[in-house]
Amino acid sequence: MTLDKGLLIVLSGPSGVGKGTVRKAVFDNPDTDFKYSISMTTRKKREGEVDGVDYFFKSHEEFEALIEQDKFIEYAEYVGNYYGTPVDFVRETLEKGHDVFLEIEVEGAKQVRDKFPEALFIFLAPPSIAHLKDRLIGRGTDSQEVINYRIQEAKRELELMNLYDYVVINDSVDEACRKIHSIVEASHLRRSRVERTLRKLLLEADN
Ligand SMILES: Nc1nc2c(ncn2[C@@H]2O[C@H](COP(=O)(O)OP(=O)(O)O)[C@@H](O)[C@H]2O)c(=O)[nH]1
Ligand SMILES: Nc1ncnc2c1ncn2[C@@H]1O[C@H](COP(=O)(O)OP(=O)(O)O)[C@@H](O)[C@H]1O
Repeated sequence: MTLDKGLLIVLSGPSGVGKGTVRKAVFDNPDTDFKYSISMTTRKKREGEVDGVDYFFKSHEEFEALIEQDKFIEYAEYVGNYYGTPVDFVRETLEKGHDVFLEIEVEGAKQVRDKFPEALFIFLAPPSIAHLKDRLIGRGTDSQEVINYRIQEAKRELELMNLYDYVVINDSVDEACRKIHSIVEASHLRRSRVERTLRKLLLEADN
């Protein structure tokens, strides 16, 4: 029985689709009661970022030592840096009955599926490739060459969409947040219906 445990929610999708933006909006909503799992990364801290709030910033050596100690649910190399989800926080928080939210790229999400098949997988998709291109250009963090590379990669990443439980189109950020909240609510309802039915049938089988 898992009802007393929290739900693991995984938001993923191609680079530039708006995962970070949507995640921030989800957590800006005071009604959100999921716990955000702060990732570890070897990338340099950007201006305004705070260690332990945006990420736990680690050196390459520290990160590799943590990999050796099996301290990640998943980790991936992304644009030359490591990113990973710390296992202890996620397990402890789920055990306490809280929902945990991960915002990670697609390779990492694949690894989570193997370890937490019962997790809820939400794929954030762009309204169109033209939107994706515009967002990558608009973000202003990548050269034209890197943007072209990311668009090529996005095709491969989009093909993974059918492995997810739900697809949310990131047209408006507010609408995407609302959809994520309703998906989580529906998943809780489904989970409690399944568990109640199972409990009833098992009790009957024992008598
Ligand atoms: N696999 C994995 N990906 C992560 C994790 N944390 C963040 N990411 C992803 O890493 C990518 C780069 O993140 P970041 O460096 O913050 O840059 P930006 O989101 O592209 O501005 C994004 O696609 C994040 O979703 C993690 O713990 N594991
Ligand atoms: N729904 C949206 N409409 C318009 N622009 C968006 C939307 N969502 C995100 N963006 C913009 O797209 C760019 C990429 O978003 P970001 O959150 O960095 O993507 P990701 O984390 O998936 O790489 C940012 O400049 C962001 O402001």
